[in-house]
Amino acid sequence: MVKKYLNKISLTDALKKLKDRFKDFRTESEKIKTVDAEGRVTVNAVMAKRSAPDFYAAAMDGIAVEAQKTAGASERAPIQLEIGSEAQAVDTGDPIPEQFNAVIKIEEVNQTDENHYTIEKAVPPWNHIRSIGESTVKGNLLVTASHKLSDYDLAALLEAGVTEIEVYQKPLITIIPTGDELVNASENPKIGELVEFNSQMVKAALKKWGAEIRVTEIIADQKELIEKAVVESVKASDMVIVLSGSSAGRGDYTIDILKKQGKILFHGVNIMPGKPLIAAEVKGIPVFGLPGYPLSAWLDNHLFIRELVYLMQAESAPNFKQIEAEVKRKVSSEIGLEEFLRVNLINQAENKFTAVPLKRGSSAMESILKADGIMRISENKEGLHPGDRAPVILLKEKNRIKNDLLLIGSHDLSLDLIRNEIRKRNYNFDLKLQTVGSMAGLTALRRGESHLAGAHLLDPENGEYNVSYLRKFFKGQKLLVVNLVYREQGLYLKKGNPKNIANIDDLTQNNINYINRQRGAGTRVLFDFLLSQNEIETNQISGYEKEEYTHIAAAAAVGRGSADAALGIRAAAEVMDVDFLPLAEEKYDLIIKAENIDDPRINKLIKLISENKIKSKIENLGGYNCQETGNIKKLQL
Ligand SMILES: Nc1nc2c(c(=O)[nH]1)N[C@H]1C(S)=C(S)[C@@H](COP(=O)(O)OP(=O)(O)OC[C@H]3O[C@@H](n4cnc5c(N)ncnc54)[C@H](O)[C@@H]3O)O[C@H]1N2
Ligand code: MOO
Repeated sequence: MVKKYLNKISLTDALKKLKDRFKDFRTESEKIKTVDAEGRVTVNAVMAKRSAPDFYAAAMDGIAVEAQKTAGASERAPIQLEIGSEAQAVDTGDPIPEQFNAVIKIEEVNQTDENHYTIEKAVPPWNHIRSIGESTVKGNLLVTASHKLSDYDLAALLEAGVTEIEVYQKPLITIIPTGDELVNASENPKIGELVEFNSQMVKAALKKWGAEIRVTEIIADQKELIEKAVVESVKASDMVIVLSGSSAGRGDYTIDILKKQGKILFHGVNIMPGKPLIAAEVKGIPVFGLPGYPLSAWLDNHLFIRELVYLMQAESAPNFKQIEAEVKRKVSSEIGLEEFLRVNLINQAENKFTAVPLKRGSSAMESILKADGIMRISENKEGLHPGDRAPVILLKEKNRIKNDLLLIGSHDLSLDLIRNEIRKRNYNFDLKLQTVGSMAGLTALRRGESHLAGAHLLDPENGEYNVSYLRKFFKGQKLLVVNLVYREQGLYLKKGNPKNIANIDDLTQNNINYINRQRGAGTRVLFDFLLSQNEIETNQISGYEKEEYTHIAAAAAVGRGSADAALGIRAAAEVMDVDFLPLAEEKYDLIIKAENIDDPRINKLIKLISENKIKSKIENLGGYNCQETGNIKKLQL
């Protein structure tokens, strides 16, 4: 029988349960100085203690006069006023002497002699005078109860004589990281150990939402220890979050502890990632068990805990900034689970966006670093088809996303360098990179999912790069092919080359394990070409079926010993500190649709890579030749 440990409910039901149970939850109140109260929530209505201004004040720099004495003044019949008895200089904010009732701006006044001003225009009574209580009137309501104080609220309160104010205490949330495998981020993890970082990610977000945070030390996977930490934390907090142990593993005690100590509101939500979330009530406060995978924890924190943190401060959480975007490929999704998929966005036309999915997986942190948003695929859909639209929660400003360029294609380290340079120079766009391999890059460009592709595909027939593939992919279209680099390809070998690999033939020896690149990667095409040149069959290569997705990952596999050799670019060998045996030089091009030739961002990019300074920076990475970098070839296919 299948063991069922979750009793999943929908996102809507889960949120409703939480809100219904905790909507009246308030923290204790405290009195604090108004000057420290920005962002805090008032307990009571606050009235003005005094009027402001509480005297008649000049609203302009000029002279105070009696309005009646200015009657009839004009250019042709100016009126002279005696300084002292009939007029007196005042500056903005000055009290108006009792005998006067109007102010004339200095620009409209001439001083005829030491004792007289001349005016050429009459003014009505109260001209440019701020009346008593113009800004605020004693006894008036300034802010209501349950109001979050903003910068101008503080100003109005201080002006009205309110220097102290009663507010709710910030919710105090205790985070308890658990797990035998976890070590503090300042330590160097040994094999089997992982760095604990979820607590800091969750803490940073909670702080932003107005809470005060305490993080306990890492608690080992022992029921008694976790239980003790939970019981102690519940006594001293407004909310407790236990990190990980939310699923069904041997060390997952959170659910048993919370069942024993309180009441479970739900365990399991129909969402992915973030499915095994636990929400409970213990001694009147909310206690959560967040999943251990970082992206699951991140999403649950944003979808559920955020709502409650705002609610505890008598506010509703602001709506997510969301847009609709179209997909141009099939995107699978499990029916019965609402999926939250990290995506890049590209702007097609005014307010029309295309979403391009990034790598899935709840532990792939880099995919959220690269993402522009999170696409929601509803639980009653089995996925999306090309042309379908779905909502996307934005992680960045829409206007910034609109400006960005998206490059999808093969991985090259010079692209990171160029991207960084673009940011440093504060160009008004970012060059976003999705590294998926040359072939997948061309497919994405053809579908209209990217602005540029990056490819290094060798045609084994004629030794030429990219052109024959472009002919197949883009029949009848016009393209620009811009050379990025020529780069050395060779074998990554363990430091010191312990297995004495000297050429490609040596890879067929029994004791050698190779690791390949994914299908469609230019490096794999090159490897196949080198094998056929040397009359080697793929089944002679042990490990030919094993795949890595980037040069860095391939070099890392050799570095840590899970393979003896892999093909890739020299620069990655230097980064991962492995030996490198050069085998070939290949050409890496950027491919752009000709209709984008006048796009100012594309022009800036091409200009940038054509700079000698940038070329030498790229060459310094090692294994690069920038002789043709920036050269443009126009193709009519
Ligand atoms: N048999 C099943 N196993 C799992 C299921 C399932 O349905 N059946 N669900 C999977 C899903 S989905 C998720 S999400 C995870 C949730 O796991 P736990 O909450 O029990 O967390 P752990 O197993 O302890 O950890 C998972 C992973 O995350 C790392 N981790 C944990 N805490 C932290 C932290 N504070 N900072 C950084 N990283 C952390 C931990 O080392 C693990 O690698 O369960 C699946 N399993
Ligand atoms: O649902 Mo888990 O939360 O995929 O990562």
